[in-house]
Amino acid sequence: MSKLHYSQFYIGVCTLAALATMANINMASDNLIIVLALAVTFLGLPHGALDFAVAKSLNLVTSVSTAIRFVTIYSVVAATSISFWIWVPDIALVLFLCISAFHFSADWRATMPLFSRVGLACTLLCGPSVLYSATLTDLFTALLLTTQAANWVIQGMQITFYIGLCVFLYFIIQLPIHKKSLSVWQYSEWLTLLLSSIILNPLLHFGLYFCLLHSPKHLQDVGVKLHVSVKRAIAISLPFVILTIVLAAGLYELFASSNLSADLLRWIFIGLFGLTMSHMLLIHLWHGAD
Ligand SMILES: CC1=C(/C=C/C(C)=C/C=C/C(C)=C/C=O)C(C)(C)CCC1
Ligand SMILES: [Fe+2]
Repeated sequence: MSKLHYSQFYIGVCTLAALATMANINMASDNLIIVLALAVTFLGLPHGALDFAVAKSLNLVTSVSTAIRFVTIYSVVAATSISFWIWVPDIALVLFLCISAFHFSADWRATMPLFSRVGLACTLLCGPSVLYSATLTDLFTALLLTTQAANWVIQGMQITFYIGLCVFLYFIIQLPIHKKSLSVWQYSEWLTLLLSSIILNPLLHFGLYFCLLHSPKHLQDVGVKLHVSVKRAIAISLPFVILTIVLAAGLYELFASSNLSADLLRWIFIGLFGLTMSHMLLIHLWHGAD
């Protein structure tokens, strides 16, 4: 599948999800969290699990000792980040949103200048705050923030959404002036992202973007640069995915509370925060070395 096919598939699934939402066919939020956990594990994690291969291509891993050093640094950064979230969840969430906007913006690094694509990434991350602020308050308090801190973050997200949207629209308006033409699919993908961020339940919106667009496009990118097929890329990442599941299951046994969906939600996002801090840094280095 090419990147275009991923975009088309993403647009198709989002359209169906939007139709279901408008027809009031909604999944119970507990079930949605379980589906999100499975999707993030099997579709989202593989893109981070290729980081070892990326590190090799950057010559950060050249021998057994450098491999051990890489895995150790990666794990220490993850553990430190998770502890940081538990210590100051509000600051950690704001940091996570800012770094993620920068990281997700790289999805369009071939088509857009930095400023505009960060604008688009801010819109897609902050869109849920426009119509789903009450849902976000629930999610953020489940992620250990106080209600007051959650509301502050949500207000910040609302402002960021409008600023990001203006920056992105300015880029779109400039396109004909610079006589640049992009495919109708590219425009459709952006419109879908915008609408999905506003209309769909925040977890559904994030899950669809992360699992059907960001992760597959990254797998494809790494595959092309490192000369491995997407199938092989998935095979390479499988041991890391299994290791993560085993670790998460072990930690779950230790720390489980009686509320499965709140636990899962914490594991998905606080876990993602831990894992993606190293991932985002490494991918930034990799794109810089391009
Ligand atoms: C917590 C949370 C959100 C933010 C998630 C982020 C910021 C995820 C970043 C993932 C990354 C960077 C993966 C890397 O490949 C949403 C969706 C706004 C709303 C629901 C709760
Ligand atoms: Fe990523």
